[in-house]
Amino acid sequence: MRVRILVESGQCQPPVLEWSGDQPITIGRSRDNTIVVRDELASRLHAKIYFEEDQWLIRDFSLNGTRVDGVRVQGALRLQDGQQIRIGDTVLRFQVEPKSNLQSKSSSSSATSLTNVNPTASSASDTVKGVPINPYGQTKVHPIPAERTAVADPYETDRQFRMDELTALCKFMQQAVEVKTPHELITAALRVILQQTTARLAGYLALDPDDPAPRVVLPESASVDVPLSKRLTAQVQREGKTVWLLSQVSATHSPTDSLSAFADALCIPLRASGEPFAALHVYRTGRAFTERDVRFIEALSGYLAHALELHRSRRILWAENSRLRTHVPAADEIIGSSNAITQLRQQILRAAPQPFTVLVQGESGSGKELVALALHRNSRRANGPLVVVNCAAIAPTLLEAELFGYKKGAFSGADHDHPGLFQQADEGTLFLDEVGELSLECQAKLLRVIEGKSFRPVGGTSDIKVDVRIVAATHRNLEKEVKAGRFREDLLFRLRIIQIRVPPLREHPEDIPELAEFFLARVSAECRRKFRLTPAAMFKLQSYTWPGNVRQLRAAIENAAVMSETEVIDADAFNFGSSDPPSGSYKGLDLPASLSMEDVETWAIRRALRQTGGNVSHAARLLGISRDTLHTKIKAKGIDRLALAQGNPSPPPPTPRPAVANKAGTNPPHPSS
Ligand SMILES: Nc1ncnc2c1ncn2[C@@H]1O[C@H](COP(=O)(O)OP(=O)(O)OP(=O)(O)O)[C@@H](O)[C@H]1O
Repeated sequence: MRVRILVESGQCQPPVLEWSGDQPITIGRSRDNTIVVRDELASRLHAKIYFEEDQWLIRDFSLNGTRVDGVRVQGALRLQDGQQIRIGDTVLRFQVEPKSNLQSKSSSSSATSLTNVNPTASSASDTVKGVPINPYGQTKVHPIPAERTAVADPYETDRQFRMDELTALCKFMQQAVEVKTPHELITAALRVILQQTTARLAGYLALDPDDPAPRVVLPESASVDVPLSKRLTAQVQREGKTVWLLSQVSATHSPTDSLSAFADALCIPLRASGEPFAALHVYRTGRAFTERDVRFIEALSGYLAHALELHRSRRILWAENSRLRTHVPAADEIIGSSNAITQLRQQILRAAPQPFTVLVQGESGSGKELVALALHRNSRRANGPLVVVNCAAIAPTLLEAELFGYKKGAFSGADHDHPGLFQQADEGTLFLDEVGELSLECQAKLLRVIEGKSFRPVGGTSDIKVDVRIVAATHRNLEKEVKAGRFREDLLFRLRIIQIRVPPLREHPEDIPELAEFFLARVSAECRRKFRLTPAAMFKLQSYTWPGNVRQLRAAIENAAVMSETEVIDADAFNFGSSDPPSGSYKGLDLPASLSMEDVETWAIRRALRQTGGNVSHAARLLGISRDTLHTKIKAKGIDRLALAQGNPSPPPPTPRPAVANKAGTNPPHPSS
């Protein structure tokens, strides 16, 4: 069937093209095209018009799009007689020759189908363009019996999949529901593509920059020998849509090009929403892909992308659910404005985007899990699962099975396959709290996984490889554990590529008011009451050393609020055991010698210095005065800061006359005020 394309507006060469269906018509800015469009909005290869299965189709390859009668072309669209094609400001008219001419024209076209004949070569000035260079020199030809052309309904065949294609798609959808892992899902999809399109190779490539290796390639025998084309992957990433090699007018292979062994190649982006997360490569030998092949692979890819996304969200929800079930949820936010906490936040932001393992060290209750959460949320894995495991809370005999999974029948009670925590955390973060409690056997397995090697579930026969970032935490000194032979040195080196130390609360007491208000607001919301602390209560909280750190502070506030009859919480609501003197008992306790402002001030300064280990900056913040003022007062009062820091306080000297007069508001409130 012959067609004519007329340029109605814009600059094109040639202005009129007459064509038979044996070669595609390419349109674009490149001089290699059948119709060369001089339009700034046109791409080098903008669109292709071709004849396939009894109909003329147009496919868009451009960035700015092609419109047919005002409708943007998505994938392939059937062209009908008289339709208008718009590319930027250029308008073309598509005309099919009358049926009366079909018999004679189609026979002449089949006679010349494999040669690049310009049907209107005689009028060279009008229709001078030849046929584009096909990189393989073997365009598929569709000889069209005249009688079939006349009666077939091409619109129907374009829109509908064939029965065998539908069956293959349905079979894949069924498998997608049944398979357990993304790897199985991808393998099933690639297998269907190979079977249905008789392609030579199909591969799935994750676009995660941390993981540039092909994840799955079928047939497996090719996975080592055939690299997936970096050029096609880059183009798919850039353009975000299917790249079909044969359709690219200027596609030529360099001698080293990984595609040189293939006749045609397709690369399809996989996206569920937003940016593509993977690319599907399908290569074939012998002949080029047909439009139908491309449509089929695109349909299957769309389903695969959504099924993978579902797998991923299910895993994240599962991990989140089990974390919430086994843990008192940590507050999401790291509260505090002290230098210590500001530095901690900066360290987290620097470490989070990196792919390395992080070792978080700090006392119990200081916020290590909160740090792990922040690392995960600020990393590229934020959309993946965060799986939390407290190694100290699981019996050592069960820990290996919990971490690495087990197969049905591996031990008594194993009545089903159980994916381990590593598998659950695939593409996410695994937070190993109390990593110092791992047995030496588990440490060896953990080391292998960190080194990117595979592991074998308990009772399993094959190995599993996962993509997990480890964040480990411990309150132990792991160097000492290494010396004692309880912790592997090589594992320690691997774990502490990035180290983060979480300061105990006594090192940032200036955050106590902010933390206290934060926890009070939370408990108020939960109890639907509006609790507040008296100044004395706040002072008591600030004066305590909090061996259990922020966790203890939170528990103390929650406990005081819940037990309080009124909304006002006073100092006596807090009972800190032996270090908290019962009110009224002063004998032998660290209290001011008298209630004179002078004695209270000396007492407060000594106490602040003792609490902060002699750190003048911290103590000044605690007291609410400047560092210089504190220095002056220490000197004037003859306080031995170093002795206080070492826990050997010299007795308070007799009160000297203050060298500097107290400024209003610089004294701490009296505990009993
Ligand atoms: N800076 C902080 N801001 C807000 N909440 C905090 C902060 N630090 C700790 N917390 C809270 O204290 C509690 C204990 O924190 P977390 O579980 O992170 O400590 P941890 O160091 O992991 O303790 P453990 O070693 O016992 O597991 C949590 O409720 C957490 O929300």
